[in-house]
Amino acid sequence: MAHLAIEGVSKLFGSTFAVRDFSLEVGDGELVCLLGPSGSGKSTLLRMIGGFERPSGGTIRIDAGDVTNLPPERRPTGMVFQSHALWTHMDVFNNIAFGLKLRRLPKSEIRERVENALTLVGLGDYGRRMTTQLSGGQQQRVALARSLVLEPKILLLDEPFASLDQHLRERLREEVRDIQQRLGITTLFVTHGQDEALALADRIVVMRDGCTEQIAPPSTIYRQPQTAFVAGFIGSMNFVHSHTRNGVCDHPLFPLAVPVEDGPVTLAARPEALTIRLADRPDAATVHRTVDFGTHKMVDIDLADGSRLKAMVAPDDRLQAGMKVEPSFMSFFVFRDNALIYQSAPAKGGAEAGQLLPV
Ligand SMILES: Nc1ncnc2c1ncn2[C@@H]1O[C@H](COP(=O)(O)OP(=O)(O)OP(=O)(O)O)[C@@H](O)[C@H]1O
Repeated sequence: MAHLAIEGVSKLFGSTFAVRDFSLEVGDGELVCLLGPSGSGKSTLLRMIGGFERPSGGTIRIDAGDVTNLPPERRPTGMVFQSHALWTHMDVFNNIAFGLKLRRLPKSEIRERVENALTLVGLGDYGRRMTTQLSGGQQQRVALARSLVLEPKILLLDEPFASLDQHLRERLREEVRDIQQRLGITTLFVTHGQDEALALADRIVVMRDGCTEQIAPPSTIYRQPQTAFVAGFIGSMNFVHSHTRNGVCDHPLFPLAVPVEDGPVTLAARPEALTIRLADRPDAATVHRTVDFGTHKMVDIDLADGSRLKAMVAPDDRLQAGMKVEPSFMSFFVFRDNALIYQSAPAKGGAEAGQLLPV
């Protein structure tokens, strides 16, 4: 078990910041997901923690020790990459044993630790297989075992399942979560898949352009996004651009009371926070399409101004394409210049109703 502290870490490539003044503390046994679009600096940050990239500034500590300038082999970290880079001329056992042999451990201990690692990743009988005879998922399990066998204090996973199909990815991430919890190993997991982050993480760090947008548990990220970027990046979100005057939105469909200073605002509401009434006004919105997902229906609604909203309704709902409707928001967020400035009653749990947030 270990504690990781990243303090004001930056990485410059030429004159461009890949990571800028980044700080994060990860507690003993915690699993934190780094989530963000391509190029937001997730891999660079992970590589700096693993020692594969040198920070341009800042400090990285593991427990009491400053590891900022240590090479990878002198850090108590284990890294699993997207491309697993297993040795094809060795069987599974020897791939996993390699790092232990470098440490000149006794043969009997190596055997025991490799066998334990194989059992841990569900490959107990695969020791003598060549790695070329394994499926993609099995190869990633071997890569994970190869890291775990060295008993790192911190496990670093860089999109380890990105090349696998959806079904396998879901299964493996559950296995990783189980293993991580069983071992209580402090873990950082890089992904650009929001589902992966929501399913795995104790906390999510949403990154954008090398900076932190928000650090919070998954449910907080979903229910109380602090920026419009986070609101749009995690889950599905409807955005409506408007103005407030005297505490009211001047959008014809959403004349909501919003106690903020006059000015431009972006209203945002989740599909499940929309209610829809049938309307016969010609300037009402129109149902464009409904898609039945079994557990719920998604309804695309075209507004008179050409924008489109998504609403989630019950599977037995009778809405059909072409119907005239009036959508309204049961709960919503208000952003100005990317920052959350007001949140109405939340969809479920979360902040207090009608909470005015500091700008
Ligand atoms: N070795 C390098 N030399 C120059 N620029 C680099 C280097 N590595 C990364 N970058 C740049 O740093 C920025 C962050 O890259 P990084 O790979 O960390 O992002 P990421 O969030 O992991 O993206 P992805 O999800 O696509 O892997 C990008 O603009 C990238 O082009």
